[in-house]
Amino acid sequence: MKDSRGTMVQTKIRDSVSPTILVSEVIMVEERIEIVDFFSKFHTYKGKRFFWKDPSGKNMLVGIGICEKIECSSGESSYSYVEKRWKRLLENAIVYNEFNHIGIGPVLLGGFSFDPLKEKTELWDGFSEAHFYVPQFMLSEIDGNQFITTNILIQSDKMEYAKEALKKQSFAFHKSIKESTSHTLPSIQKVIEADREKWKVTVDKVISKLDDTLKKVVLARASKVNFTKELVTESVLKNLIQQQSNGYIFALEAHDKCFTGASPERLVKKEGDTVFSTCLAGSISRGNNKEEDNALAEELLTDSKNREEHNYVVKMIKNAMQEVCTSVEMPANPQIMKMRDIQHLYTPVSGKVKETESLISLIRLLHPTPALGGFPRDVALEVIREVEGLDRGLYGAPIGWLDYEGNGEFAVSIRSGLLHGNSATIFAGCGIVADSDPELEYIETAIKFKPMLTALGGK
Ligand SMILES: C=C(O[C@@H]1C=C(C(=O)O)C=C[C@H]1O)C(=O)O
Repeated sequence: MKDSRGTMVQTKIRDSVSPTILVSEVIMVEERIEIVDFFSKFHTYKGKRFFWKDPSGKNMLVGIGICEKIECSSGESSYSYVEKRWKRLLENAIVYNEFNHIGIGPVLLGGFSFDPLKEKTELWDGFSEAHFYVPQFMLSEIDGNQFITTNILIQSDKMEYAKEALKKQSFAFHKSIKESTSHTLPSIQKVIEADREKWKVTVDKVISKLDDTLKKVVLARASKVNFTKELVTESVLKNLIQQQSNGYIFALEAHDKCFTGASPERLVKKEGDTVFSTCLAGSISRGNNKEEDNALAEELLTDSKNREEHNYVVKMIKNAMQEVCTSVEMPANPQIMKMRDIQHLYTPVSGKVKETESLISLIRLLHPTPALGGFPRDVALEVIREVEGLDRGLYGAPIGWLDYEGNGEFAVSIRSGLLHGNSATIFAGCGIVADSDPELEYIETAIKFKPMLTALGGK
């Protein structure tokens, strides 16, 4: 691995452990590439593509093809497994990178499932508990600059051919860039919602379980949207980008499925020793005009039930951050975050993290926050496992990227759906506290379906 930017240092190769070596090369793009177009042009790589855009639009990544998979299906140990495999892969890696930016060179793309202990259904077949890979080819747009990274694995005794192999692969990718055909969304045939009354009974059941210890449980539901023809990832992605411009837009394909969405929620971002997280909980609809919208925001800011839901998240994230940071900053009161279809109570958090912490250790510490699990975490998760009747898979879970220098960002994958053939399964949840009204919670989840439903051509 290189010792500082641009200077190559190859550490001792341990053939017995790792007979292949990751070689990565970064070049700057001179002629600007439209990032979604780039994703679409590689439609022959369907099942092996990844898309990421952060809310600022300053960090965008498109991964194409799979150079090395890091997947784990054994539940609880998946974080340490990914950490170990990633570390081992990087130990001997050779990186040709003369640019001083995050999100270029070898980058791990993917996500973890919501709850490794929840019983699995075939809905998420094809996705692992920890589902990560290093792409063969990646376009990064960072602060307006574009870079292409090419990654290859090469046998340790063939290192003299590394440069040539990189060139070959990069050439092959340039050749396989196809015209991006314009895909239109097929029409929606039917939306199949979970039984309203049955779901409300489950909300009541959760409320009855709340007590002096268990304060909040986040309950989710899914809807199935059937189409007249097969769905194409890029057409949904284009709508999400257009309609949810201030969200995290993500797409993770696996085999013939794609998990995609537009989340307002950051789990954690790490840049050097600076870390950021977000407390996001408490929701209200958008108004029909500015006045109504602001009145609703004011109502949300002063509503005790929503403030309570929000405070559990603040409490947990604050404690977790204080554990691993030398300093933590967060405002004393929540602000309003306005998304296209909904507004939320929002408290940003930042801190200086201790050297011993990695992005993966921070994910492990924070996920799931009480915004998606409940408070306290373990008891809430047990209740979700028992009553929810839904395989969340990667919904509500960490999704994002991690570069070879430890920088990266993970969002909480809400406002999302799983595309498969002619149908999409979309997910939405809400925090249940003692004061919750099942009918209002149902309506809240219906609003939270909107970003995906609209991107799918529905209402
Ligand atoms: C669970 C979801 O959203 C979460 C729950 C919220 C709430 O209960 O008010 C608000 C934002 C998210 O943290 C979802 O959108 O599916």
